[in-house]
Amino acid sequence: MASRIARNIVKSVRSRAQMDGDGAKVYRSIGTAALRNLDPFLMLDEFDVHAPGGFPDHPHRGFETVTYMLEGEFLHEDFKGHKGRIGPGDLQWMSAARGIVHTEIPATKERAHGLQLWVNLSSKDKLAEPNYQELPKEQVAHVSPEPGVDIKVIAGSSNGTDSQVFTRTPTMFIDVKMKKGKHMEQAIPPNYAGFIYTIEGSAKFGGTEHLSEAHHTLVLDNNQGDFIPVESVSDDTHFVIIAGQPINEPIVQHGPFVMNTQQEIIQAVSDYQQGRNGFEGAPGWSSSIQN
Ligand SMILES: Nc1ccc(F)c(C(=O)c2c[nH]c3ncc(Cl)cc23)c1F
Ligand SMILES: [Fe+3]
Repeated sequence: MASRIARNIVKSVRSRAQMDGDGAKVYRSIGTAALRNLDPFLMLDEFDVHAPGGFPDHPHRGFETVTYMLEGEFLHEDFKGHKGRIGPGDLQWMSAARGIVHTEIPATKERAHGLQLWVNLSSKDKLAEPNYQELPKEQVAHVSPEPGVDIKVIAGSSNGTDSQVFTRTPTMFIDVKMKKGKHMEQAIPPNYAGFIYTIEGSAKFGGTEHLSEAHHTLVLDNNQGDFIPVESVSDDTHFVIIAGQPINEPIVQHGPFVMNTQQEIIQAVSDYQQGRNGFEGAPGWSSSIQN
């Protein structure tokens, strides 16, 4: 059996709160100048928003948005009438692909707190039909390797438990809560790039036992290692580990449009404005949900 090598941490970045959308506070992990595109990931936001704020009518093309609610509830509605609610622990894996226009807003006056990850799509998938995988909390796989270690398997596998989510761009995504002084390990496929984002508490990660605290991102060494060891340092430690197979294609991004060439971006903006090639119905559409 090949020897197991712990992944090390090569970079640590603290996110500062910033405003985005309509009055929404976000801690941006991936997607800032310090952490531009960790292929295949384009953005990770920890959002914290109260009505009437939110993310009103906006488009997406060329990638997937993964919305995982930690506290509170969101309502969402798209330009083809697909609508619903995302409550605590629920997951929406939306493959926007050729085009989605939607609204994402808090459902109540209470705080809506969660994560949104943007996963890039390879050129062969960028103009596919949009697709939703929507899992209520009860259908999100979970495993507790020992008391005081609770893992939600949002995508991929962890400690012998598999998510049911299909990932066009191979991705693993786990949400972990640990009591103080507990240990866990997460297998990371050797060719995956990845990172850890800490939501609350502190823990030591990797072969070099790198300490992370709330709103910190730790980038994994890409070159070697097939697992991440973790030791929690505080009670109520809460973090996510996200890793995926790099796509290794050019990235040209214009806000919510992510393609491979400037010409494809010009085409995306034109299609959105003209209502063509997947954006049929977009011109003049506005969401009916309000908060
Ligand atoms: N400025 C800008 C431009 C384009 C966008 F798509 C968005 C946007 O919708 C979001 C960006 N972070 C998010 N976190 C959570 C949720 Cl539910 C949505 C977003 C945005 F804010
Ligand atoms: Fe969106």
